[in-house]
Amino acid sequence: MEVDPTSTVGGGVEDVYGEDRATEDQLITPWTVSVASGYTLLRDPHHNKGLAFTEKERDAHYLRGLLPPAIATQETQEKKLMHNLRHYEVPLQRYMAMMDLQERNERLFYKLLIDNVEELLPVVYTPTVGEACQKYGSIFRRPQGLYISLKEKGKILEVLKNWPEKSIQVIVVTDGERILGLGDLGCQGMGIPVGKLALYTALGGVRPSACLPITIDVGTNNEDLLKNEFYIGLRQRRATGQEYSDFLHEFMAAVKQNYGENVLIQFEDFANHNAFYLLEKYRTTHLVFNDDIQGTAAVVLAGVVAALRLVGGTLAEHTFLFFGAGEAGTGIAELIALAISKQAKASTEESRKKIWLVDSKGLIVSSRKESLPQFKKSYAHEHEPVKNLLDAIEAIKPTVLIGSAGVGQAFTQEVIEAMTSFNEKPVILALSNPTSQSECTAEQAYTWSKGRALFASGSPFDPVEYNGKKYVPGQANNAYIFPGFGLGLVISGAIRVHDEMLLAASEALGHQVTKENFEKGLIYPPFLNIRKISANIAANVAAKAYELGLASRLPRPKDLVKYAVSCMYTPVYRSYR
Ligand SMILES: NC(=O)C1=CN([C@@H]2O[C@H](COP(=O)(O)OP(=O)(O)OC[C@H]3O[C@@H](n4cnc5c(N)ncnc54)[C@H](OP(=O)(O)O)[C@@H]3O)[C@@H](O)[C@H]2O)C=CC1
Ligand SMILES: CC(=O)C(=O)O
Ligand SMILES: [Mg+2]
Repeated sequence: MEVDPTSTVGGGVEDVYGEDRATEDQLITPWTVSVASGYTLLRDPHHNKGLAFTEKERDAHYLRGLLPPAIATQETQEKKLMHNLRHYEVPLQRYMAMMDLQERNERLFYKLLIDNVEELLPVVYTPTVGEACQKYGSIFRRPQGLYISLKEKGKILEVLKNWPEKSIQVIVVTDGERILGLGDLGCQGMGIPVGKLALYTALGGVRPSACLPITIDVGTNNEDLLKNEFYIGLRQRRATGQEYSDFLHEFMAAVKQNYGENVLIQFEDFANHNAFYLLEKYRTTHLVFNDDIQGTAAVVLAGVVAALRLVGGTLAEHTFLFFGAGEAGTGIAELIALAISKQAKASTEESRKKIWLVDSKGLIVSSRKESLPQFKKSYAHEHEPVKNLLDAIEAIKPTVLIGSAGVGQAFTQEVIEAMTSFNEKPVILALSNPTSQSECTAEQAYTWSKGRALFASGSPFDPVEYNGKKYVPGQANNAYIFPGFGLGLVISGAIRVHDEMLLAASEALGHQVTKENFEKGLIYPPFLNIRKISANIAANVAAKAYELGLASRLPRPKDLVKYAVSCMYTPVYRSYR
């Protein structure tokens, strides 16, 4: 099989296989670069088409006899696989079937995911990916990303060179210490970078060969895993302090040396004691993005702004209370404060006064300031101590309540009723993942608020019928943002992430909520249109990168939405000569 190395998108994402071309008339694979044929071709997930190889291709590529005689189109294959998937009753079986498919036939995997996004997102992503990580040791078959453990100290650059793809554009990396709301899963956190990058491709159109999932293994403090005979990671407690930070520094330097200035490093599911300082330390030297802090902030700001179109009032006229003051909570708080300060032409300090946070010790107030970590300090407002969420609600009287503590069922009936007692339309977001950690279910939110809550959650819930009316909950998940955000950085060749780009992404998402969505109670557009949404986010982010002088891909394309679309990977099979 031969591939034309010149088949790249003009000025766009470099790609020797021409995979990022969106137009289907370019789907003939041309000459020059030889890749596998015969038996090896069938076992190469990037090029395998299974029964879709034509008679001519079977002759030309030594496939005769290696396949049964029938020829099936990609559509027929998709139909069969969806039929099979729907027969599995256990979500983890669906997850495993999807992972098997990804390793067998990549294009078919992405075609399924793109065409059936609302049905399959909960399979490859939250909530099922959470269970998969918990059981990763038992279900592990083949590595899907790079494992960089303390054993590789001093050799990280060599390890990166072992990865078969050289032209990497996006890395998602975790150290497994805060996997969703499930805690420290050590090396088994690998399911998260793998899942996030599958969404980069399916939702954001970044070609699969440009995506690299990485797990940094510095040990785990999860006693159950340390004792588990099937655990796949280092059997030691977590390295901390200087040892941890030196190891991470070696990693960051090696990535830049190997892939250059433009590779995006997305930090995912690090514990907050590392996440904030890593972002701060590397944001001026690398293209880094923390999805939990920054991506979540952009998605929640978009949802809140959309909700206010129904509730009324400006951001500055509302009062926000967070249950959970970690990465997600303070990340969102900071972006909301930035948005208020821009809208109301106020200082960020002044804007923060509209925002209150509750952590495991109660309301964050000034008397606690000394003992607070840096990321909470600016929210230690003057107030007497308050111990629990319900009392904080009574004291602060928020109009918007946001759950990000990873504590399932924390929004009790009393909590929702309290919010409803002084708000005509309380905005309630239960962000924690997976479903088991959600602060409340959609049904509870609508029932306890008597249908008045504007509700969205981190993991999906089915529509709810209450008093004869159907309510459709939105999914407030950073999956709306990071794929398009990353695409925007890639297509503009951005060299740094700036907070203004987060606002640009958030605004683009907010603009995609339609009147029809609002009528159903939705404050987010459905995932059905996610590729269009991602293209718009990418265009807005890229535009901001050009405006700020942070884009390196010149000249700037005139129509950035069109350009973003033209760069997006499509999973249609190509014809082999
Ligand atoms: N929907 C989405 O897109 C996203 C959802 N999330 C979800 O949000 C959750 C939190 O993530 P993240 O912010 O990164 O985690 P962190 O560990 O950074 O923060 C958790 C926060 O919750 C607080 N907390 C824990 N237990 C309690 C309790 N019993 N009562 C009150 N507060 C408590 C902690 O308090 P203390 O500081 O005192 O320890 C901390 O402030 C996870 O479930 C995650 O899945 C995260 C990112 C995106
Ligand atoms: C969605 C996500 O990033 C999280 O729950 O951590
Ligand atoms: Mg995360």
